[in-house]
Amino acid sequence: MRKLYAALMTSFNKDNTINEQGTREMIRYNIDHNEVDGLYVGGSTGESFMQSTEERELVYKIAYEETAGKVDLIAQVGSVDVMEAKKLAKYAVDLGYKTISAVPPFYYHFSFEQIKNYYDMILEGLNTQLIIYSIPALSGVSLSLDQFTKLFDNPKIIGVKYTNNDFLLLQRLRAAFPDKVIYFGTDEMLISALPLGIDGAIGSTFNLNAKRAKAEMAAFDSGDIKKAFELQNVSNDFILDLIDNDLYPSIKLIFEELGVHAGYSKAPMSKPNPAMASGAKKIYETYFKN
Ligand SMILES: CC(=O)N[C@@H]([C@@H](O)[C@H](O)[C@H](O)CO)[C@@H](O)CC(=O)C(=O)O
Repeated sequence: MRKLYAALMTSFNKDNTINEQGTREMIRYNIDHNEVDGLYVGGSTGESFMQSTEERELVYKIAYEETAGKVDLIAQVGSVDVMEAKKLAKYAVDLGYKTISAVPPFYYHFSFEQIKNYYDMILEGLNTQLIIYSIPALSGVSLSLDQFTKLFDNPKIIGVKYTNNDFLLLQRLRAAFPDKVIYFGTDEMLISALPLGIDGAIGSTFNLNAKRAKAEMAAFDSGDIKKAFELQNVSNDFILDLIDNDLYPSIKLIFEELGVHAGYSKAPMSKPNPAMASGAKKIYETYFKN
């Protein structure tokens, strides 16, 4: 069975501090309404690279408490500061997270040996499993098949969250590593990744669109390819509307329409202006209001 994870958002107050209650409400919506298989905590969608170490720890704690074992959890601990990544990894594992994930170190154009050393350092002394977070468009770090092979030599590295539109590399990875976990991360291209044998998907838009994405995976797996394409087509209308309206703040505005107090994004992400608010309301009315 393929799995669907929502990439958890963080709710912020207007003053850019974390809104604990709003974050809890989004977690609850994902469990109770979306019925996701799990949450990816502390990734891009969580606006985590703009948070302090303490804030990132607080979000892991909120997610761990609020889910209370009902869904899988993956804590993204990557940081350009390896000591912060180690601290976050230990914190998450001590809390009870079974799986961590880490974006490669970014900004300085590190060599592959340095990247491998970073993963070894994060995992050193920890009894856990790790999923590489590969998102070259944002991190600037592209890993080749040969480099994935070297990282996967470490049995604690169990797979990759693959937010990359290189489908040849995805196919090569699947063929070479049938036992590693591959979660796909470009929601609008899910349909193209399904035939390549992904184990599931992790994404921002599943915070609102999980049911349609799950139906698409089920249709595809039962051989109803036409239905799967139709569902992806509606999803893509929705996702492209969201992107046009400013992705993360708009997901939060739509959550608000649904009665979930998702709050704001953190500066320098935008706070809603009237045009964005009315755009989000229109998206809500088009895709969610019966
Ligand atoms: C940069 C970004 O937000 N990528 C999303 C996608 O879900 C993306 O938002 C979606 O496909 C719309 O483009 C995920 O791959 C990221 C993600 O899961 C995370 O780390 O939060």
